[in-house]
Amino acid sequence: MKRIGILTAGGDTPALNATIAGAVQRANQARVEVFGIIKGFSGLLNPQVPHVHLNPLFQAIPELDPTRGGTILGASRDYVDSADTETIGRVAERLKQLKVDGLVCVGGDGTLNGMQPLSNHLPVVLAPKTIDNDLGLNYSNEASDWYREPDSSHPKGYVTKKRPERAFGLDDMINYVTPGFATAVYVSSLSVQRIRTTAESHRRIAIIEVMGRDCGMISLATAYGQPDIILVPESPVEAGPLVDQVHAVLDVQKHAVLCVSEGIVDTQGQILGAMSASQDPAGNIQYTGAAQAVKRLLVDQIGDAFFTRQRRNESANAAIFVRKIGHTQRGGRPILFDRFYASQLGGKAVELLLQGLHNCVATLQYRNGGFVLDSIDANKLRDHWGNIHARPLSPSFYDPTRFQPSAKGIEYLRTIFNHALGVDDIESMRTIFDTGNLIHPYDSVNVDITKRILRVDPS
Ligand SMILES: Nc1ncnc2c1ncn2[C@@H]1O[C@H](COP(=O)(O)OP(=O)(O)OP(=O)(O)O)[C@@H](O)[C@H]1O
Ligand SMILES: O=P(O)(O)OC[C@H]1O[C@](O)(CO)[C@@H](O)[C@@H]1O
Repeated sequence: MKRIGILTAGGDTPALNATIAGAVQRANQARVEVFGIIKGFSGLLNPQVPHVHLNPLFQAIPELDPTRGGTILGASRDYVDSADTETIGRVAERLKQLKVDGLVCVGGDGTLNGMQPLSNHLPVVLAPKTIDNDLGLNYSNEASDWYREPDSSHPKGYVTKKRPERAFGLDDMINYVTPGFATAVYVSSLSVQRIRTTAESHRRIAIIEVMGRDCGMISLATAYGQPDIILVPESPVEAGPLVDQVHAVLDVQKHAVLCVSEGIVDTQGQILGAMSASQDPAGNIQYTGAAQAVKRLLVDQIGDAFFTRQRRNESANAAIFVRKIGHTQRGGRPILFDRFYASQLGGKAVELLLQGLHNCVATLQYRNGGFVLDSIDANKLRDHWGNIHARPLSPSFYDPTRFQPSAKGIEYLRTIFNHALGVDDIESMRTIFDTGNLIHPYDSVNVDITKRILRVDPS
């Protein structure tokens, strides 16, 4: 293998540059050139295939800094339809023109689906990423636990469901944790701590919404910020027990902090947050109002009188506020755990290509109390119909009666977060009050990368 391509697809994470840097470092050792494709699959759909030579003379370009969040290659959610064989053929032709012998896609479950049709044309591997921590399996045969149930009211004529999960140990998890997750949790936990004191001072109820689509991993792990109540999509919201728990917390501490996943559902399985059914190009529903929906529920059920009687606030509406952490949790400097394992997985992905492996995923496994790199055939992640599902938060990680991580959930989180922060993560905070920040505008890496972008002649 003389030259490989690499692209970053789906939502960005703080650890993408670390993954690219790890891939480039391994490629340098093997004297393999690395071409970075601009903006994920979108770059391949562009006849000029904008790309950057990431390791001229087998040295990483200086813009490739593993401590910088985001991706110097850019990312997108542009869709490559596997049924559109003509477009796929054109993409394959372009990759041939680039003289690329293999492709590393850095992404999540969606990217793995997008990568599949390309696998008929060249060797492809996936280096995992996603803040959602939903790429992988809780146990090895989990993918085959998805089944289709006939449903004439559904346009497809069926609904996809999953059998109850099987018992598993932490060592059984395939792709234990994805780069990007730890930094997102660091940000969400700090946010909860910060909002806490203002809710406390004003005797209010704060409802904080975190990302994660249909997976409650970020919400669960935000337990590090000590929210009083955690809601996850895998455990439908029941109004009665929730309101009781809020009252119990208010009785003791006069305020409450809730952390809710954007994808939480009601007892009918309806998404609370899908106020608008808008979709991104990848077909993912964009969740917009989970925290708002919980606020409405609490306003209705607790009522104004409770707050006025206690002289805490003039109304339930004023007493309860919502905050969405949003893209803050997806941006900025990655913490040590993400930097290290992202670059290890980037290196592993290149290694897999060099070993002649194809259509597989580099994975991070937890074995004998530590992390090891491994890989899995991408097909092992597919259900009987070839689809890849987001890994759900295991119900065994969450205690719905306490609205907190279960003992097993705590065990899982400790393995990741015990040593997730490095000393230089703390040191980097010192730069925020640099007077230079007041004088100089932000120096975007895109300016320098644009000067390096190469294009092929489509004619
Ligand atoms: N079934 C599919 N077929 C072809 N392409 C797909 C498919 N699903 C997703 N893709 C493409 O893969 C890319 C990434 O998908 P998506 O936006 O779902 O992110 P992801 O890889 O799951 O990561 P994250 O969840 O962190 O954003 C997008 O460009 C999307 O269009
Ligand atoms: O950046 P966008 O397109 O709004 O996507 C947000 C989504 O992407 C993710 O950050 C990663 O999948 C989700 O947690 C979130 O729902």
